[in-house]
Amino acid sequence: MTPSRTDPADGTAPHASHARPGSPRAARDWERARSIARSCAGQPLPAVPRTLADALGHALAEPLVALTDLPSFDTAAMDGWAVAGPGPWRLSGAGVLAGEEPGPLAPGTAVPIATGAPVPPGATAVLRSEHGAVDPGQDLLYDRSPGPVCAGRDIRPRGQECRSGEPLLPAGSTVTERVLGHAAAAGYDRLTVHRRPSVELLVLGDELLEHGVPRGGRVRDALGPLLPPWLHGLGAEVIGRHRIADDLGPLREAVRRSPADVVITTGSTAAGPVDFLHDTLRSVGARLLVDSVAVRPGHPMLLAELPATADGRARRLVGLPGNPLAAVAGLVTLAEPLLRHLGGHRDPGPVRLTAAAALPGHPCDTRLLPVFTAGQEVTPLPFDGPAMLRGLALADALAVVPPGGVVAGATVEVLELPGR
Ligand SMILES: Nc1nc2c(c(=O)[nH]1)N[C@H]1C(S)=C(S)[C@@H](COP(=O)(O)OP(=O)(O)OC[C@H]3O[C@@H](n4cnc5c(N)ncnc54)[C@H](O)[C@@H]3O)O[C@H]1N2
Ligand code: MOO
Repeated sequence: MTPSRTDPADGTAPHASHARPGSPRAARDWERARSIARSCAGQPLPAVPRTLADALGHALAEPLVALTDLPSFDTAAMDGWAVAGPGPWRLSGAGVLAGEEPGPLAPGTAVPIATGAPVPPGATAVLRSEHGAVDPGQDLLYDRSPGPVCAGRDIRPRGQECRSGEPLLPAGSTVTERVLGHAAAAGYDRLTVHRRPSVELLVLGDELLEHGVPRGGRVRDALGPLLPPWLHGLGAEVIGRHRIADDLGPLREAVRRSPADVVITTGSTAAGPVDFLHDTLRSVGARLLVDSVAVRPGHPMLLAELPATADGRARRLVGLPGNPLAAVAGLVTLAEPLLRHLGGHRDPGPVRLTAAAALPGHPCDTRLLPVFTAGQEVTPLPFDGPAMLRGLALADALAVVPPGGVVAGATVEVLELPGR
């Protein structure tokens, strides 16, 4: 099959300024391109069991439901004494530590207790160690606290946080470090999560250096180091990263043979003398879903459906432009929605902040502008050219600037960057 030259998804009219040289294709509206990337994922990848340690970064395939009441017993919230009824109290017993199961406490008595220990049956409150005074004979405890020790004071009652069976987190939640802690506290050893989408990264460009200072007309490969950790943070499993020579044969073989759910290429999206991506897609029988997006930088980005694997697994390809900031634009526009949807992650919805200063726009395309945020405000950063990473390295978000720009004080959508 040859890459489609008509618009398979919505029939948007061609727009000459965005078409590749010699191509009648229209650039996609930015929002529409993202929605195609999301919907082309179809169903999220299948659910798999994972130990807690291996579940980090996956999305929950089922709601997280409490396996127990939390806390699962009435718990001392402070070091001191468990007391039964009003004081003074006669001291009884050696004390209760966390992890023990105490016997009952008779009315009018008290027992030393440590934070986290189960409160003895019959205890009505915990008196903090700094609020109690024991008489010199060591058997009567007096209350010296500022107010009366009302029932339940400094006891965390069973089920205060949740009841057994109560839903804690919905399916689609990303398993963060915080979720791992919560799941362990709620009694989980394993979680049912969606499989991570596998990604193979193909870095194109014979001019790229992997070490040292740029020299001899060549540049350092900035995307080889930038993309794998970013993709991992999006929930992908990066199964390979390869440099591919600027030649049709090696690129075609690498794309044809890749077992990854998503192949990501960098460079070669335009129509230069050694830009072989479109020819490659045509020759492997790919179907272009997005071929150019009305966004700056990054407009030559593309998304294609590749022929399935021998065992019938769907494969997609995201072509990121070679200019590094343009590649990041392609990553957040096409790769992120595709990978998040394949991995079963819930869409958190747009974040909107206020422009502290005017955000310059492109006359007719969306612009993705590196910004830094302070409170509810965003400020644009300099060095935002397509070949530059200086502004991005300082940024904590990309502002989605509509055509024509945004005036100071107006709201603007932002895409939060990893590591902010
Ligand atoms: N006649 C036209 N030429 C170009 C157009 C156009 O519409 N008409 N679009 C320009 C835009 S916009 C972009 S973006 C680039 C996209 O080019 P490619 O995706 O084909 O990328 P390359 O040509 O391979 O490289 C472009 C540029 O980026 C540097 N590069 C590539 N890979 C890396 C990397 N991993 N790390 C750092 N830098 C990289 C490469 O050396 C080039 O300087 O096309 C424009 N041309
Ligand atoms: O879209 Mo290109 O990204 O401006 O250099």
